[in-house]
Amino acid sequence: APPPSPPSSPICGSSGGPVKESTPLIAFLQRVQSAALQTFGSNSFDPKLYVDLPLQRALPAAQAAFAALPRSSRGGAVPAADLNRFLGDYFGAAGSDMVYAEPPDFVPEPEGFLPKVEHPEVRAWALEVHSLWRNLTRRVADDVRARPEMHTLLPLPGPVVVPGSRFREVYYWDSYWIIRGLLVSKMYNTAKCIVNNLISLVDSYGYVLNGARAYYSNRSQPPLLSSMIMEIYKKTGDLEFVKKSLPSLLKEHSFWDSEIHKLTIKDGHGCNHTVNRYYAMWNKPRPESATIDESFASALSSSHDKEKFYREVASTAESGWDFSSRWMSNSSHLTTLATTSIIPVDLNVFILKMELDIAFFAKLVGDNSISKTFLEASHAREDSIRSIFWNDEMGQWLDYWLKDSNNCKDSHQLDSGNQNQNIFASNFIPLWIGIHASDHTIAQKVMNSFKRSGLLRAFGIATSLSNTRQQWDFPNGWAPLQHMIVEGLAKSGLKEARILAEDIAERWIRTNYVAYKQSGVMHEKYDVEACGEFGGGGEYTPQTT
Ligand SMILES: OC[C@H]1O[C@H](O[C@H]2O[C@H](CO)[C@@H](O)[C@H](O)[C@H]2O)[C@H](O)[C@@H](O)[C@@H]1O
Repeated sequence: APPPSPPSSPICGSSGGPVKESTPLIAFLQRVQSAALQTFGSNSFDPKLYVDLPLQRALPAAQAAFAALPRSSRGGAVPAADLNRFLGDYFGAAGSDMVYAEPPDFVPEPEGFLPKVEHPEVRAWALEVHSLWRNLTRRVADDVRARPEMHTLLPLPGPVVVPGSRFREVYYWDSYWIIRGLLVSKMYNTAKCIVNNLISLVDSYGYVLNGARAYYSNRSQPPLLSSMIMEIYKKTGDLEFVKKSLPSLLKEHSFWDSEIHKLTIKDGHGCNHTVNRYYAMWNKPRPESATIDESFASALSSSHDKEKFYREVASTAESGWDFSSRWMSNSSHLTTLATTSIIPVDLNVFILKMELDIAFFAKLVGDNSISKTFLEASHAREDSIRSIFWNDEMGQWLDYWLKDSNNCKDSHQLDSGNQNQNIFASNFIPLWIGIHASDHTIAQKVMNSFKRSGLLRAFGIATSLSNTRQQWDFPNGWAPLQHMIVEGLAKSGLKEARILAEDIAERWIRTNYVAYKQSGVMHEKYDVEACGEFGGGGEYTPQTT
């Protein structure tokens, strides 16, 4: 089914809204990026590489040398030898400002590691994967702290774990699953260090950035900080850690619960429901992908339309699902992204989880008043999730599209026709926090709906049913989505759902194992139709660890 149409008239929420200031270094690196594309061509070109380059000489000197480079008469392209010499003279290698750090709590085989995994080959593989922590743990080089203006990398206080390959910095929502893995590896201190780094971002910016780079400061990512702290607390019982983290969680909650991210939908009974959306503070090309964004925007005629498109692109990056037909009114055209007009199921579930976690932590540290406030907020949000997203006929929770002509209005009228009935893995994310668990009829309905949805394939859960060549679409499967649905099914209280959860986990692990045996690496996404095949599509080469 086509998704509901987004508003057709200009919407202030997309063309207007806040825009974060950029830095002179980012602006300059973007010009270098553009020259590099013209010089080296688009084959294997990764625009992110250029905005990750650390300066080695002062910016004015680098700018003067860049301006003096010979250029072709058609402008832009520089002879490759000259550009390479310039890059070598003025910059360090991308990633050289993030240095390897030996995680102090790493041991080759932790005591009590995966006690149920007995098969010798599978166990050997699990230990190899465990040893990847040593390659992925990094800290910022001293120069980043000493001369921050020379780096787009942000000076974090402690060691972090990076996703790997082109992702040379810490990422927000990735860190939740990294921490789940670290806890399995009994690396509790490294897990706490990651949280402390993210908290330092909340202290400086008021929210956790998409990633720890200056060019990611205009947006966040799916808010899972409280979930990280909860998992660490469950394993360590460290109350002091919870106490120190709580003020940052409150600060993060107010970031999501204010202005751009929040709006109200009034239902047929006159009840107001507060819901949240992704909304970046940016209306220009993303620096890490500027050449790509500009090329898409060239199909748009007015500067207003371009700015609107750029805000939609950055807001989609905030969702973590960049990119997917989920956010597009026409799945063949990226320029139809309408993320700021969509109220996403998963974001609202993550914020509900944040509220429940804060209520729990506040009670733990003896602040009953905060606990009560957040418990009440969580009840209201549960009610909103039921009213806005739940579709009883389908047995799924569906994204809600704002169709009014003005998506920055404070209040909108509920219209059930605005639910997007297309099937995405996100329609089942409420399972993860057990929304359904107290009601077996709902649990059964959701499980049946999931089994019929077409998402479950031979080697895992597909992200959607549309093959658009976007990376968050069919046939790609992503580990976070497998994990949340498997964990949700397992705790639904139904025996059949538990068996299904084990079956899905097995399908996923099998393809991960076969791919690892074939390629020697773990992949960020897999093709859920073919055993051992990694995923594709999207704007960058598939990444490995
Ligand atoms: O460089 C393009 C985009 O890359 C990131 O997104 C993808 O990788 C992230 C790190 O693993 C992951 O969190 C995200 O879900 C992926 O889609 C980045 O987060 C984007 O902001 C960036 O524009």
